[in-house]
Amino acid sequence: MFKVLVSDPISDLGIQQLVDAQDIIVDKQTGLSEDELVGIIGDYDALLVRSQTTVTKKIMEAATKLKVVGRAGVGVDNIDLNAATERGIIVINAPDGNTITTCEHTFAMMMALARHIPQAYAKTISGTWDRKSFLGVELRNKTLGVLGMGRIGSEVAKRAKAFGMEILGYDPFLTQERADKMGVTLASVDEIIRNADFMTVHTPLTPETKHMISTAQFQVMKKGMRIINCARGGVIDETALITAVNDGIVAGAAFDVFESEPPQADHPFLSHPQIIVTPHLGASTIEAQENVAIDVSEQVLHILRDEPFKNAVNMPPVAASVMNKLQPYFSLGEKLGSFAAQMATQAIQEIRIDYAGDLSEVDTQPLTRYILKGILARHMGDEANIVNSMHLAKVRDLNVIITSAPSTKGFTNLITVSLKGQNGEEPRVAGTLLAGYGERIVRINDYSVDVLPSGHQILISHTDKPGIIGNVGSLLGQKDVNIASMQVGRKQEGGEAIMILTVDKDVNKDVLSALVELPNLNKAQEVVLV
Ligand SMILES: NC(=O)C1=CN([C@@H]2O[C@H](COP(=O)(O)OP(=O)(O)OC[C@H]3O[C@@H](n4cnc5c(N)ncnc54)[C@H](O)[C@@H]3O)[C@@H](O)[C@H]2O)C=CC1
Ligand SMILES: O=C(O)CCC(=O)C(=O)O
Repeated sequence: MFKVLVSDPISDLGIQQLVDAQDIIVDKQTGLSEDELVGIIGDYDALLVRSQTTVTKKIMEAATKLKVVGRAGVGVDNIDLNAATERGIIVINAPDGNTITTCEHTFAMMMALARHIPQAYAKTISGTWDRKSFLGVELRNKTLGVLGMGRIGSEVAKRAKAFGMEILGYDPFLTQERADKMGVTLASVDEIIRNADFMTVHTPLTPETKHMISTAQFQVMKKGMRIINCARGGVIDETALITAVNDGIVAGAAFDVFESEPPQADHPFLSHPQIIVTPHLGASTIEAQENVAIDVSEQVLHILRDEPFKNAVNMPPVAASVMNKLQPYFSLGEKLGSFAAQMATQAIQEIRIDYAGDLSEVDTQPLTRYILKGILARHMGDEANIVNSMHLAKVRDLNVIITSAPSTKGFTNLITVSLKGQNGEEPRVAGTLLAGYGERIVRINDYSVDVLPSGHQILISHTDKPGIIGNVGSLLGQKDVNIASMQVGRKQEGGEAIMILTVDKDVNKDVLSALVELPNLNKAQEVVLV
């Protein structure tokens, strides 16, 4: 049974699939302090948040069972991603569900700004019929600058076209082709700042975007421009903005987000007649809240059930086409990593993974994560997983070498995992996915084999002499160890050889010690693959 904690108000309809799942218990506890969360998080396998809960390192450290933090929304600036990655906790978000809603809020803000709607409303309901103070401007024929042309910025641009606006867009990943398709003129930040009548930001808050609009930018802006922030507080410098409004550069500003939320009661935005504000309502519609909760719940279920999932923000994104191709190899890759690590008797210094055949045509990074997990889990257990395996290898200064080659010596695909031990030991294992037969180990060190990578195996190094197979069989029989299958590999008659036996149960140390007492038997190791 998995336990899921919902610590922010999240749509009931959206999380219904979690509530209905037979293997999930959902607890809703909102408004918890950091210490309260630290006190209970150890019981939970998943945590679902919106933007109110700040998921700190301290919380992650207490989260001994936590596999996933699900953010019902886009921005993950309330989650310590580094701490999550270090602990192997997957962080997922719901990037698509609130795009339209936030875009529409941006438009609502732009129109409210152009026509002074909040100010006029307040005055009218206070009993003053004032038509002179609220002369507005049209959007038609105005230039709209959009900084950040991702999901929301692009939707804003689309709607602005319908209002007859000219659009200047900047985004480090905006191509000429996409800009042309949207009818947006590609521009630099400087060109946008100098020419926009209205400007809206739709970037995440990063070290690069923090205060990207500040005093220097306000000083060269068109006098009387209007500016909107429905992205993240801090992209526009709040102090510099107040000065720009007071200096007559900015005619009006509309902010849904603040550098610190909620803002202090004496925050200058809250009393400025030319600044309108909303309390981070960008994503607050019934539709968006259902969408993001459904999306995030679906992925949390997949993660808890060890099924393929998407929208992880602390792992690089993988194209669906690449994922489809790699997914069948994940289990084989992890087993090869685990097999090689169990063969190693010395501290590992270097890991080498050679991809060949079909696998040389795709970005194998996600598969590498599984192989590294298989290797590291040998000593680190559940602490190593596909989120942190690369990070763990890096912080341990393990040299990871990845190669890729089209030829496979007869297989359509081949993965070879080689480890370099401290004193020169080099265990090596190779596997393939055979059409119609599934996973196979086809090479152990220099020996060709054909072994199903599953269950309990005994790996024996011996000298190829008559009687050895019989001796091993008799000894295992005496010790009540049933042999399911056996493979022998040798390079030449009478030389060094290996034997790999699949047995029906755990083999204890006594059995392994007895095996190495047999004549011509050099080494016996147990390898367990689950
Ligand atoms: N007010 C609210 O309630 C909501 C706010 N948001 C916020 O809106 C922002 C945008 O969301 P989406 O469009 O869904 O994200 P997105 O990831 O689709 O788009 C963000 C874009 O910003 C661009 N970008 C990054 N650095 C930049 C820079 N220095 N200059 C120009 N562009 C840059 C990226 O290339 C990307 O295309 C996020 O910060 C998100 O958290 C999202 C939903 C609701
Ligand atoms: O949960 C919310 O309402 C905040 C939405 C938001 O800011 C986001 O999705 O980035």
